[in-house]
Amino acid sequence: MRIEEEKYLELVLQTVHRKLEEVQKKLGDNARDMESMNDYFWENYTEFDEYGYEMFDNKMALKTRLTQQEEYRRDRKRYEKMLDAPYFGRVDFCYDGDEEPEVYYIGVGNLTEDHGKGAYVYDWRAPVSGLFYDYDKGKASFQAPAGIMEGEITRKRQYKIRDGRLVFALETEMNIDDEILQQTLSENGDNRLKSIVTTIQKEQNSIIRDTRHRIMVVQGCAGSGKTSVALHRIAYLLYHNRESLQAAQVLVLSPNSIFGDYISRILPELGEENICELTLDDYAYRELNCYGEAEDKYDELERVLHGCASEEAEYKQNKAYVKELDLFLMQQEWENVEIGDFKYKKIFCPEETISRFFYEKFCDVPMLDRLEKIAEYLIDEQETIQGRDMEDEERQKVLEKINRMYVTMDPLELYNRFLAESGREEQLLTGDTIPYEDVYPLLYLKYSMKELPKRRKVKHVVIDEMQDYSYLQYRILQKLFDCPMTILGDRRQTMGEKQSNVMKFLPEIYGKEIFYIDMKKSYRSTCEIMQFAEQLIQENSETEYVDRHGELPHTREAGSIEQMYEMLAEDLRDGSDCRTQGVLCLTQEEAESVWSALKEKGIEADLLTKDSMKFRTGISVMPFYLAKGLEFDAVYIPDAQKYQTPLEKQAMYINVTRALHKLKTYILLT
Ligand SMILES: Nc1ncnc2c1ncn2[C@@H]1O[C@H](COP(=O)(O)OP(=O)(O)OP(=O)(O)O)[C@@H](O)[C@H]1O
Repeated sequence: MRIEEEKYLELVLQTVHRKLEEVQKKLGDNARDMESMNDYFWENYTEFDEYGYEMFDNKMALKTRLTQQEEYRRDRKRYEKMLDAPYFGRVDFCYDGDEEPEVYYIGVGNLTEDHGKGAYVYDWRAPVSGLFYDYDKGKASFQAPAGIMEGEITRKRQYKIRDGRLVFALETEMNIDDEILQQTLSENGDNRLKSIVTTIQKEQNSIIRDTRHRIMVVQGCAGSGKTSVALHRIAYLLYHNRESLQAAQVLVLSPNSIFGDYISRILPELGEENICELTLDDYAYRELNCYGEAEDKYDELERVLHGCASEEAEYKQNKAYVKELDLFLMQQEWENVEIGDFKYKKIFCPEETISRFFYEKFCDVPMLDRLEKIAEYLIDEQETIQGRDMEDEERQKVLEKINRMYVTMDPLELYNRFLAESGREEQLLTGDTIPYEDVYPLLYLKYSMKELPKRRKVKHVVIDEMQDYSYLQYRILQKLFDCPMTILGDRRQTMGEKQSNVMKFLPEIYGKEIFYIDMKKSYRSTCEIMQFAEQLIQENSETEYVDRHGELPHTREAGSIEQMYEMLAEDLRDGSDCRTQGVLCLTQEEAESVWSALKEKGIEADLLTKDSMKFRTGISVMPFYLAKGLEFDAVYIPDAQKYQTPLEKQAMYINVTRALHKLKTYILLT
């Protein structure tokens, strides 16, 4: 088998080399053509036809060349990657009615002969590649463009190829051999999340390849591959919808910028461009900065951790508060307008007609856009009578005049009115800082009163850490995006006093379009670490883990804080063979103290704060909430005795489940 496989690898690599040369030549030729087109333009543009046809043709031709150049570059990147490892799997599939099986090699990209029939290598996202992930040997089928193809898998192989050399070829019965998975998982981690194409599991594959459901909600235990799956799903969707979906049209709502940096490698590794990544708090900050400086969720969380959160803060994110706001908004339809006769030069409209327009004809238009709509109607009428268009300046004056019928058009003033009328006078916003508890209510009010520009550019939204978004935030997201969504998270990792189960309210917001999946298998940590994590949560767990073993988690007891830091420094020095080591604390203040103490002991570490943008290899010190979504070869948790309240216990669970191979906790005995 080895000789046969080595021969095939050689053939494939030769083809890749040839393709690389070809594409290199095409890139050069195309660049030269573009240069001459450019020269031609500058030499002749003064003589182009007066209607601009030649100019237009020239521009279009140049644009086509540029797109082509982009495609060639992408191909070059793909071939270069293929020189290292052109494929990782093979399935031999005998179609029903055929005598001989077809052989399919699966890799990170397609490799075809230009006019040949089959391909040397099929992209992992191609329809036929589903066979590799979904089936063991035996009866199987896949969805091809021409319909469902039935048959039998007669052989499956997995390969490890490095630097163009075959390390091993493994005949396997099962869908993905467990040994290869275990070997992949036992490697050291990195400061960037990696692609998992070679070992995608069946349940993960069903999420990646799902195109039927508009709103996909994935609840998955820690380390179940939610983030990986979401990003592979995007790569899959980009591959199959090249014409209608571009990377720039996909938005990931991530918990913080560090996480954004952490996930930035996968898509380029899969041959796709990176997607837009944003935190909802950043978005809210930008939308509200004309009213004051909006706090973010970490400001609120630190208050909770220091025991000084207001009781109302949580209530203000819930359905009951949204109902209060909705009621207030309904009242404002009457209280925020003073309708009278409208007169501007020759335009006249009596009060009763404006009232009728406002409360009947245009009642579906958001309240603060409605008078403008009426003005446009009146302007249209006037233009028809006069038989000419109204000047822009005049038009503006009509709009300004009619808008004076509103008592106020300022959302902040309206929100303050709401606070005052609902008996919350002491919570009025002054315009300096907007407390976190009021950020989203204010945004909700703003978006309920004015038509918001639909983010038409965004065609798919991924929401990671779904449990950390409130009912109110989902209502706002629903107003902002009406595109398909992939929403994922883990209720056990909620950053709140109670676990949040978004499925309690998402069906009410998104209706029947939701498809819910529960992922129960965890891949990140060793069994020993996962068992330790499970003990922290008092509920019956159905979590399964990959059978991978390592050091038992170790709890060390210190008599003084100095001794605890000494132990920590000692363990960090011992762990210097790890690529990433995380010292995870409860609060930012504690992270700063630990970091300073380590610095004094000569340990170089990165201190991460909520404003950090990068996650590097080496030692990182941070509060638990910034470690969400990340992972480290080794995790160290100082002051473990402090994690007592339900929120703190969830924080401990988050910290513990960040560890891939090694976990140490430190208890300070008082
Ligand atoms: N099929 C797989 N093959 C190899 N590695 C995998 C697979 N699935 C997940 N992993 C690995 O498991 C780890 C956890 O994955 P990921 O971060 O996507 O999980 P998660 O569910 O988002 O985790 P959490 O909620 O705890 O942040 C990563 O190192 C990822 O590469």
